[in-house]
Amino acid sequence: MAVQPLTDQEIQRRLEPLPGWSFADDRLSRTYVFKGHPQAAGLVAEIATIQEELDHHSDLTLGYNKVGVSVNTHSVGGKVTALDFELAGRIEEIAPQHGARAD
Ligand SMILES: C[C@H](O)[C@H](O)[C@H]1CNC2=NC(N)=NC(=O)C2=N1
Repeated sequence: MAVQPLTDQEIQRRLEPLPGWSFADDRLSRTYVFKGHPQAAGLVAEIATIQEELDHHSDLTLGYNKVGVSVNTHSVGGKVTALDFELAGRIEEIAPQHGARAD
């Protein structure tokens, strides 16, 4: 079955194991903070690799020591789907290896 927008209730349920992630304006978002720029840029590069593997891409913001991730699913008109949660989960797995901490 094609990917479907999740209900608000389902989104809240799926957010529970993802502390730091939030849902607003039909997007899942999170900010990570790092010791410095190379660490932040390293996470962005690894996220890009994962996004190509999943064929699902977030909007990434790279600052001096911060990375912002914001994602929804374009193919359903910009709503949050299971694909967005899959990407968020994959990012959570690798972020600690780059020294990421909560904003
Ligand atoms: C052709 C390609 O598979 C699609 O455009 C993919 C690429 N990455 C994507 N990323 C996101 N966030 N939503 C999509 O619907 C999407 N679609």
